[in-house]
Amino acid sequence: MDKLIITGGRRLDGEIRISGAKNAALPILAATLLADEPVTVGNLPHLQDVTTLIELLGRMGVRVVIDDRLNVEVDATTIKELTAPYELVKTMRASILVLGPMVAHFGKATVSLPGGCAIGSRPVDIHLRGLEAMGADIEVSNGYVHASVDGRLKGARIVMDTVTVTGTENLMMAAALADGTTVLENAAREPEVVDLANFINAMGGKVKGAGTDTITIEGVPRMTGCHHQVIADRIETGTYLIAAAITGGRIKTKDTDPTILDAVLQKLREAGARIEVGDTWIELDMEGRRPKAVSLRTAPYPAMPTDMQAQFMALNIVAEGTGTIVETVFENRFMHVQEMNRMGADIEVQGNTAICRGVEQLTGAPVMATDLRASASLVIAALAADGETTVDRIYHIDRGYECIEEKLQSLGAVIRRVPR
Ligand SMILES: CC(=O)N[C@H]1[C@@H](OP(=O)(O)OP(=O)(O)OC[C@H]2O[C@@H](n3ccc(=O)[nH]c3=O)[C@H](O)[C@@H]2O)O[C@H](CO)[C@@H](O)[C@@H]1O
Ligand SMILES: C=C(OP(=O)(O)O)C(=O)O
Repeated sequence: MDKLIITGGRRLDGEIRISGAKNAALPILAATLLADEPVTVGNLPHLQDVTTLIELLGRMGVRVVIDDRLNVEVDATTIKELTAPYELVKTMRASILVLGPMVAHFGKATVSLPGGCAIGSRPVDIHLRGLEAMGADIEVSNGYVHASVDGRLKGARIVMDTVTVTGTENLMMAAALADGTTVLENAAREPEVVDLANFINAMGGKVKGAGTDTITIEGVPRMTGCHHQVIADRIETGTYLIAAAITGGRIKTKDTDPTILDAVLQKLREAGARIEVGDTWIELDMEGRRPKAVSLRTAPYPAMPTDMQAQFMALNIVAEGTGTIVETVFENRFMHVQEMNRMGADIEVQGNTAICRGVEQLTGAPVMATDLRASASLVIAALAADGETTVDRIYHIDRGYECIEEKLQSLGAVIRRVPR
């Protein structure tokens, strides 16, 4: 497995381009299965998860053509195999997103259950109950979900128990080709849900209310070709802003969208950063100062994203003062704590709360990446540590960060990848 070796102590300074959002690209690629004509998707990030989803579509017989600018053309009409096998689903939980569109368009789908993962149990019961409410027969056996419907799915009113991002997305895609109108109550409001709705509408779908907690989907008989550009990755943006803040540095993130980062920018201002925004850029300047610790609580959008929790912890451990972080979305998303403490951090965990007392200086150490955002948090903590940090198992990072070492190097960080 590749490793990243980081020598801390450099103040970041410079500009980077933000990539397309992983968590928008994956549902949009799954939604290409709804169309009766080829569709093209642009601004896809060059990430392992995107490659895995394209591989999954390819395995199912879907024709996928990628051009040299990473625009992907997908033609779902060539599909032969209505199965998403375990060996692909296990490396990427978003594979469950092919379930809704496949059963809606082709009347049948067999998709491996994703199972648990490092950050928590990640159930899909809400996805399955919603599909049943739309008339699908669901059977779970031997680790697979077998879904089928006679004729078409039927519109339904579905109240989701918990706010779930992929659950909302799966049901929105299924409803797009159903007979009649579906109302999703307690829907996720994430910008990636809105981007998916815009894509469905560009294919001729009729989705209203995405971005609010009630989404209404009027089913249409068929979907047509279109071109869609994926939105910017707000989590990648937030990660680089914190990386610069941790080092007392300055950064301009370009091709991003400040309007979907309110909770993150507010906390960074509280941490003492000077932040300016334009239509498509965010500039952060710490002017050489040490950040102040911040307290936060993760929750569904528009509150603080759980996907930014580990990176804010990296900020708190080098900050002035004590910050308390409460994780309310996933039950086991503190695995970076032990690794950070090995770098000299002072973090105490009590249930779903981490009390972070900032220290003057972290020290480099060999650490292990356990999940995607935990890996990113260790890399950015290492930028502020004295000496060398080796982050092992960085395949997690390659699932979600395009060219992380090149982007950090361009900002002045000393970081290199050591291949296996
Ligand atoms: C591909 C993608 O976009 N992944 C994102 C998505 O994951 P994902 O969609 O897996 O996360 P959910 O939003 O579904 O999970 C939210 C909560 O709902 C619970 N739950 C979910 C579904 C279900 O059927 N039953 C149930 O109980 C989960 O255990 C969790 O506690 O949103 C998460 C929260 O923003 C992000 O960390 C992930 O990056
Ligand atoms: C947890 C994440 O991804 P996934 O849902 O693909 O595991 C993430 O993007 O932080």
